[in-house]
Amino acid sequence: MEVLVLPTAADVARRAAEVVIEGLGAARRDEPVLGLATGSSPLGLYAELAAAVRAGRLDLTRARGFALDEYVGLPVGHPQSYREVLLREVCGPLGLDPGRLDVPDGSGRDEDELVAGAADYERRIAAAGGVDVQILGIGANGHLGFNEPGSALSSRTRVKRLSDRTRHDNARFFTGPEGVPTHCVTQGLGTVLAARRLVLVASGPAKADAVAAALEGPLSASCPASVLQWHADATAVLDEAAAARLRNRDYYDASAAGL
Ligand SMILES: N[C@@H]1[C@@H](O)[C@H](O)[C@@H](COP(=O)(O)O)O[C@@H]1O
Repeated sequence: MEVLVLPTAADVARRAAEVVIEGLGAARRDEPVLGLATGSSPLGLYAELAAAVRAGRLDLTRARGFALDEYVGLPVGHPQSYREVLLREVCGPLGLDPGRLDVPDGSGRDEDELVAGAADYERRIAAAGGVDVQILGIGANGHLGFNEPGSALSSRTRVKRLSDRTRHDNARFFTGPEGVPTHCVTQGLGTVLAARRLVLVASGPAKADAVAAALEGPLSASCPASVLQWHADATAVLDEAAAARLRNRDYYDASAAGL
């Protein structure tokens, strides 16, 4: 695991964009696959990737995108559905063909349809050759995607209930906590671990405890983001505030300085 600590959130966005571009290049695939997180954490990173596209340093016209998660039950076209967020924040600015964006299907009418949709999502990721670079944020409770504390470490895409904490945290995107859907379809932690490279971005003091638990605490379902420790090619890009509770900071800085 590589831990890069930078002064500000803007620095995090710039550096993480370089890690993503490098990872997509290293994949050497005609149709590279980018795993897409939502939430506010990766927005700066997406803006940096869009700048790289405009500068001709990145071409995503043949890339595919797979979202981490989606709410259950939002009407088609709801501005806070993750499909709409990714169409807005990623497809347009980064030149990713909307026809090549895949999002878990949260529109199933009953549990059977949702379960079938989740299994189909796993098949679609596999058919695309797997995810080359997975962008990740982290919830204040350590959730990854919508894998809440208690999620099985080897879980695959499935229907889950959102925790009250997450619904409260995401209330700012809706008309209060009651407006946030109660359920989601999320890639599992095992699905995330199958990506070839993981890039986690976090900034701000509200993430400091979750970041410390994820990177330096025990590998545990109680902190789903701790699965990063199990992955052979994971990079965490943090600002000073998000890194404030890390104990091995000296080692990370020395390692980042290179040979
Ligand atoms: N499902 C998403 C996650 O993928 C995201 O990483 C996390 C943190 O969100 P934010 O970046 O807005 O703090 O919670 C959201 O609910």
